[in-house]
Amino acid sequence: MFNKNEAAEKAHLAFVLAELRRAWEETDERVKKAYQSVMTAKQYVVEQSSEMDGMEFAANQYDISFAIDLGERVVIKRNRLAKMIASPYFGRVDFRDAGATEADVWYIGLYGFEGPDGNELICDWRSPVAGLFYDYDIGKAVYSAPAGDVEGEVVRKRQFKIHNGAMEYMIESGVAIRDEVLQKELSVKSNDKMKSIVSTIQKEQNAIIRNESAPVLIIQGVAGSGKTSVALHRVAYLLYKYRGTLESKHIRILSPNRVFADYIANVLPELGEEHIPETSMEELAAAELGDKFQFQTFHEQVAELTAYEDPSLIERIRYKSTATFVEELDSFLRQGDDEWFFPRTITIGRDAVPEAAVAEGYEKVSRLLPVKRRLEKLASFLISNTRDVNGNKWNSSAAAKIKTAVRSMYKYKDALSMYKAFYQQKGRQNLFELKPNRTLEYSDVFPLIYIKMHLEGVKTQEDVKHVLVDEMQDYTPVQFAVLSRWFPCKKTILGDGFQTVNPYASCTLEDFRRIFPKAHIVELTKSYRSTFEILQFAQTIVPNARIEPLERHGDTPSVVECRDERDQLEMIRRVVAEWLGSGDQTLGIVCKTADMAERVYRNLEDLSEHVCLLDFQSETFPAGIAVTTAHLAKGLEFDGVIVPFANAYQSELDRHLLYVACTRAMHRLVVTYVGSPSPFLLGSSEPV
Ligand SMILES: Nc1ncnc2c1ncn2[C@@H]1O[C@H](COP(=O)(O)OP(=O)(O)OP(=O)(O)O)[C@@H](O)[C@H]1O
Repeated sequence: MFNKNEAAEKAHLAFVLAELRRAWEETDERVKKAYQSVMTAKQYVVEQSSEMDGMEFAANQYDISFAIDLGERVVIKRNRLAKMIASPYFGRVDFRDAGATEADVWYIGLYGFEGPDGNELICDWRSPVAGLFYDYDIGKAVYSAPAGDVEGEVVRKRQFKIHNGAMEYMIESGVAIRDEVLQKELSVKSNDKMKSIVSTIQKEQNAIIRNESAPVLIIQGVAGSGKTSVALHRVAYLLYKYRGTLESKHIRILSPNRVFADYIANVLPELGEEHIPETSMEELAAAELGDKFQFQTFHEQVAELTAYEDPSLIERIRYKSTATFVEELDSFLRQGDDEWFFPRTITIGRDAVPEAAVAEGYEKVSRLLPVKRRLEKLASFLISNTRDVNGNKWNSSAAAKIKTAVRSMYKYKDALSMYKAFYQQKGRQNLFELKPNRTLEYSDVFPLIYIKMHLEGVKTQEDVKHVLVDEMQDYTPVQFAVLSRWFPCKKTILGDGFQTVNPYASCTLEDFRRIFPKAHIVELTKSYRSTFEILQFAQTIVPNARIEPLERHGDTPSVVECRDERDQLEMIRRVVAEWLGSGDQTLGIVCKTADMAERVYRNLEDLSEHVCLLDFQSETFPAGIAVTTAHLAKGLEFDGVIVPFANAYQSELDRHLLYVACTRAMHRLVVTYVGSPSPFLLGSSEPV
């Protein structure tokens, strides 16, 4: 079918919709039948259960759950068809194979759909041919099909906005995903959750989504460049491409906190995929350390620094935040392999295992094994290869004594004493401090786990085949080293060095190159979230010459001086009251500290039921007005943002927090302060 104009496209849309409705009706019938068969089977069990033996009962239960599974799948299909009836496709690309006279026409949508004759009426956005839509303008093009590369020419591209089954607009497009459509999408008010971007994925984003070769893909992208969106679309793409071997349960998302996890939770279901299990570094660390240790969380560390930038705390954090630190740990552990095992003769009554046999056995055991496993192997080796004075094999009590003796020959019994020894050896005991109640500082949690892995081995998560790590700038090299051992699978790691909430503990690109020498590193420099004016304002706080703002204009951010705190809180109330009538969905009031957020919240809570305080105990990202901290707001976005107490941002750490706060705004930004504003708002590059 070859449509030349809007009328023809409308006719084509009517045809596709009729096919979709027919498919929906068929599927609806199947849902009804599936429901009926489950009910009949259940009724049969209820009525006949007294007559059934155990086997028969179990067989019937199995049949019921099988019928339910089947029914659920048909319901999913019906829901998908309903979505397609509302918006079946968003793009069209006409591609003429090299040597062919006529072009094939492909319509691209969220899901694929075949007509009754097996014709592909809509292609899934992840299909090979759909790549043409994102990657090429009119002219020569190539796409990778399962049978190999297909060369040819894109002869036409169109973009559509179809809403509730009606075509809102159609754009004849020569340029890959025209700015016009993108602008329309970006100027839409946010809702409370992140949404999919399938219809306007940009070429450089598509390359990341479809990258299948990178064992580790590192995405360094400026604020609002779509890193999180792209990474989630990449997951959906991989699930599509490797269907049958890769399922959502094989993927893990490492989220910085629960609110963020909730914020992104809708994207994959919207793309037709199941929810992906999420976890966090703290959750993984707690599972590894069990109840032996308490530890400070990342947000507690940042809160501690935000309250007072203790130079000795900063020194401790900084020291443990480089790739060199991991290398030093490695060489300490390697050195220990030679120096911490003290062989001696094992005496068992009149019998003995000579020191030389113990030393020889230790040399034979592989150094690649964790220490505890090595000692077990050594003990087994000695038990099998040595004899008592009569030449007899060791009995079980002697064997147990050999095991205990071998264990006692190793200098360190636990990871903590080994870790402390690391600092002693360097003469830098000041770099390790336990908090009250034997609580570890956050910067010690992962070095300690790294050493524990050397001592006890790694609990590898073999079932996980791909890990997605967001906000990479907040992880240190030793965290990545630990993460790679837990998850020795492919990884997508994304973040922005400019948005670190703890500049003393983050990873540089150079660190990444050292930790993941085979990683592909890609950069996203176009920023989509904020208006040109907001981005320009944020650039005075943390200048980044690589940011390319989009030409989407809005109000200039306002910086409002207030007489005192009372005046400032009143000012915020006025802005919020005005916002309540604006039709915007989300407003973020992003403060430097939790205490400031609490004060603002108390002053607003009577204003509307839609005001809520977001803290590290919060589980969900709400629509309405969220009062929170910059640390927690990381990764989120709001139609409008108010940044109160802008006088409080003074240090280097504060500069990054202020930048994060301001770059959360899509359309509007208001900054308030009392006294003198932060030096960073004046474009000063130096903290005072
Ligand atoms: N190709 C695109 N089409 C439409 N919207 C896009 C596109 N790329 C990004 N966006 C939008 O830009 C905003 C920012 O995206 P996202 O949160 O994924 O960026 P990010 O780089 O992770 O941001 P940050 O690091 O600042 O938290 C979102 O509203 C997203 O929908």
